[in-house]
Amino acid sequence: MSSSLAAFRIAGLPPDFYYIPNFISVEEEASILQKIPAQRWTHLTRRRLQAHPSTLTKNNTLLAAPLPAYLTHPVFQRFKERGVFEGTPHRQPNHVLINEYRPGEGIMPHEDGGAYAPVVATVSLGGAVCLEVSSKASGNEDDGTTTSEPADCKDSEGSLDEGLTSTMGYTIPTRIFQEPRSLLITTGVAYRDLLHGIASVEVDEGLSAKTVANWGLLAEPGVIEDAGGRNVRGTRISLTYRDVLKVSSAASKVFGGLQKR
Ligand SMILES: O=C(O)CCC(=O)C(=O)O
Ligand SMILES: [Fe+2]
Repeated sequence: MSSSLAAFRIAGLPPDFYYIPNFISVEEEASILQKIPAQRWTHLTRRRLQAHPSTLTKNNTLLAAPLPAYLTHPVFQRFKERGVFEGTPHRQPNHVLINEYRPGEGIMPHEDGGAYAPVVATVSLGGAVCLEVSSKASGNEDDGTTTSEPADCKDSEGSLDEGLTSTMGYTIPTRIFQEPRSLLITTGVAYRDLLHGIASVEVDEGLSAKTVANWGLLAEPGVIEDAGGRNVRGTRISLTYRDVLKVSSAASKVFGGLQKR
């Protein structure tokens, strides 16, 4: 990850989350929102989504196809400037999931898994939302905040598994507040060993410098303070950019098929 990202690292969380406020402008946000195709949604119980250029095959392969221009411009250039995908096999995203959450909707705690290079870049549009971050090792039950011990306080014979070890010294579970037009990058240990989810609530509550890990990076913490630590959800659309590891060229399939005849 490039050094221009260092200033945006969310300190106090396992490596690495980066939060960049105002990654896109109000005009760019409006333009993207207006171009999301209305007929492409798949409806789930608690949200709806669409995959571009398409859903992965059963063995997690992407059928190579270009992404629509509104998803690549202007964000690809900005990813490049910041080196977001410089360490992934294709050096840029080849897949985008668009998720829409209305007030009261969310997504269960989960990990994104091994079909992708371990870098996800999430652009938030419309409403703000809290991402709940929890550790795989401690489960995802929200039984209050627990702080695991710093690694250097443990003796090296400790029988803790890798997941626990890598989250030591960090306050987890915690929350990342995602403002509209922001970018959140999840990579490394954070990608591998943590779970993320969005609570199905109409209001995020109790938001403060103490409970929100990226408070110091927010564009407008005053908005939350003025609202008494509450975020009344509006409709939020997220674009999650990823580099799918296995890509199959449609053309080679067609020609391979023809050659067999
Ligand atoms: O909407 C988000 O910010 C999270 C979406 C997500 O976790 C996913 O698509 O895997
Ligand atoms: Fe996810």
